[in-house]
Amino acid sequence: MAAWLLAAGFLAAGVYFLLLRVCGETRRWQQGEPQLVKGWLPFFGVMLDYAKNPLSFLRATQQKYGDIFTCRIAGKYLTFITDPFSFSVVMRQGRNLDFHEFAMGFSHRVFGHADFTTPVYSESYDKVHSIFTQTLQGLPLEQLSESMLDNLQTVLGQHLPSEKNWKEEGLQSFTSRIMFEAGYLTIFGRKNGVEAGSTGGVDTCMKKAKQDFFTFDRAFPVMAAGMPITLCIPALWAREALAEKLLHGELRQRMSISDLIQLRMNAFDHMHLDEIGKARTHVCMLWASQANTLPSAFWSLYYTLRCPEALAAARTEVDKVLQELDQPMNDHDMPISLSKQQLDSMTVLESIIKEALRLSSASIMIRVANNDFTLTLDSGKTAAIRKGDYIALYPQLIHMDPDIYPHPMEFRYNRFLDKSGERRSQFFKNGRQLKNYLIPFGSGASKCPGRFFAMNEIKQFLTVVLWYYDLHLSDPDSKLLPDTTRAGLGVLPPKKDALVRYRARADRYRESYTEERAN
Ligand code: HEM
Repeated sequence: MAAWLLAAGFLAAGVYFLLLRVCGETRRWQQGEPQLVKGWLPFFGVMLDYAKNPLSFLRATQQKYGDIFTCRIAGKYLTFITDPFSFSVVMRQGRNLDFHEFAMGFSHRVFGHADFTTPVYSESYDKVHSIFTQTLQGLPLEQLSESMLDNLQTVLGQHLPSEKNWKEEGLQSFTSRIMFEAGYLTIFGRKNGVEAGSTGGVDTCMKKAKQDFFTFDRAFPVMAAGMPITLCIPALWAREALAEKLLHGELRQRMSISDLIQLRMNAFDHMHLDEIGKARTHVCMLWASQANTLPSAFWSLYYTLRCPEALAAARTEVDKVLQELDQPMNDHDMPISLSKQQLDSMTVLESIIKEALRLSSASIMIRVANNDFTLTLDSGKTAAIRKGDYIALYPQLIHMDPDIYPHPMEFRYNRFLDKSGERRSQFFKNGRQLKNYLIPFGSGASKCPGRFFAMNEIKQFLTVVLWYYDLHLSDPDSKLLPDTTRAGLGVLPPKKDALVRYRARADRYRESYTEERAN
């Protein structure tokens, strides 16, 4: 035993000193470069301080060194730009700063599909990329959203409780159950000849897919930190189980597949990838379409339920739009349909979702320098950037800035509405209007192509839930916090779940419900 411990000790010391030698102890600050923040840990640099709380770390470093500084984090050099007016300056640097190679390299490593940056694939992959704009905007977006609303109601219909008995469930589990299944069916269609949720078999398949999705997703922070997926065995198995269900042979047996997936299938069939490689690209699409949407839907509903004014305003808007549709107030059996105009008119729900995204999204936008070049910030200050360095923008610095959003930690459902209830899009810092004031979907070349669909599906989710259910938090005073261990990866999930009580909404119950809540 002692011999083993001694050997392990020597090995650890050996690896550590090797890292010291190999991993860039030699970098020195040069004239014109941003302040270099190396931290005291060789190789890891400021990783621990950064990982503990990226927002506090960046704020403190910004106070010390100003709007641009370079941090050593796990052997990499990240230059953070913290001035919101300089965000668009970075986005305009397409020639010097690359997004694609970095994102694709990460995707290849985590999802195990082909490396689409290699010359064999890169030209055809540009065509695959253009499928996003073809299928997630305009008329195809309307069709996709219609399909989502149908699926939401099908899924809700499977478990609709009675009007008299309250059910209790974790809000996160409630949201994920409904949104995961409806989202999956919308993007990948449903099994031929079988209605969604109509048999136990489909239900079990969906539960398994959801379980696999979460097992895989839970490993994301460590994989993003560089851990190979082969060392995260449960995540690897879960990814492969998801891929098996998304083999082209399986997908061809499904009905109502979205144009997004159908066109991607055709494109990948022409690229001569192996079957499992194609399926893994669909796992990647599944993750992109769900990983941020599920927590966003959760926070939107959670904050609405915690804030009586938000709930009242949201219900009024939902009832008004559905009454305009001649949806009888007492007929909750009749399926709802919402046109693009009606979805666009739901400005209260939109403001709630934006405010929930402002409070919960913690993504990082990274670009890699293709060349040595000089970056000129909005203030006119210049910084010499080295080839291979990472440029990083952290939108939470804007989202939580009290100059832009007074009392930034508070949920204010109407923050994104003006006095007449229209969308508000003017936000200021130091008296200057900001272009980038809310960036949960990224910006520039890498901006999320699914953002319009995401906003629609969360609006639809809130609409159907508020229309079909009476619901309230079991403990309305408990305050949930986001899980910051996922900072940098998008919308943060809650640290723990909150119980919600719900039953079918019937207007004759509404009065007693209001009284009950008032007491
Ligand atoms: C609230 C929900 C969502 C949020 C907050 C979100 C956020 C993001 C962010 C931050 C990025 C990276 C942007 C960057 O690095 O600059 C991204 C990329 C992406 N998102 Fe979303 N997303 C959401 C929903 C969706 C949905 C529903 C879909 C698909 C239907 C989707 C598809 C994608 C794809 C394919 C990319 C990669 C784009 C590329 O490679 O150029 N997202 N998303």
